[in-house]
Amino acid sequence: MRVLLNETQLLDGVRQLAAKIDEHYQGRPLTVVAVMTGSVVLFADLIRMLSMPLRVGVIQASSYRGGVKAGELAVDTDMLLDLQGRDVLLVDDIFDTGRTLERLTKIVQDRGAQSVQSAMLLRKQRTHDVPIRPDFVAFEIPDEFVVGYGLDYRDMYRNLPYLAILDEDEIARTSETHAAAKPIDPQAVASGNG
Ligand SMILES: O=P(O)(O)OC[C@H]1O[C@H](OP(=O)(O)OP(=O)(O)O)[C@H](O)[C@@H]1O
Ligand code: HPA
Repeated sequence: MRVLLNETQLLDGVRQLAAKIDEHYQGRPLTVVAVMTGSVVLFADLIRMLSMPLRVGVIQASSYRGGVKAGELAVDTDMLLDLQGRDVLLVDDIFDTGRTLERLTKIVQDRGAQSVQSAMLLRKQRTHDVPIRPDFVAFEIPDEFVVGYGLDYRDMYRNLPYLAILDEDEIARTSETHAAAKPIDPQAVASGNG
């Protein structure tokens, strides 16, 4: 694992992101929507640095289940708050293919938001699959799989306070561990044979 951005660099980046957002909205009330789960750490830091009156909501989007490549995108809007006539800012950890942001922007527009913008901690330097781009970005990063500060590989590493590149051999090793792990049989555990 190679550290790409340490704790201090991340917080400086988030501070600058907040300043750009503050400057854009000029104190107008804002509804910020966290794209779960990856944005959880960024979101907690960012909203405490913003100065305008805030409403806070969440939406869940998931397409990297168990791997480093995007699969089918599943979106859960059950916990999304009312967006009718609101200025909405989607907050996510990374813009990679761009498909998550494209889909969520459409959902927010369909809910009657007055405006939709997006803030990302990271944008990968790669060809994106969609025409849409994030409005506020803290860091441009190389096209490598990264973990930490909310970002995961197979639901691990989100709690790292820094951002790191996960090397190919570490990805392969973790994949093998998962393939070898047997699901627990609750009956065997109950009978003492588990
Ligand atoms: O630009 P894209 O290629 O669409 O990738 C970006 C999305 O991928 C990650 O979510 P993931 O699907 O891994 O779910 P998670 O937030 O639960 O980790 C990340 O948090 C973004 O939401
Ligand atoms: O590089 C990444 N790391 C973790 N999650 C991701 N989701 C999209 N790209 C990435």
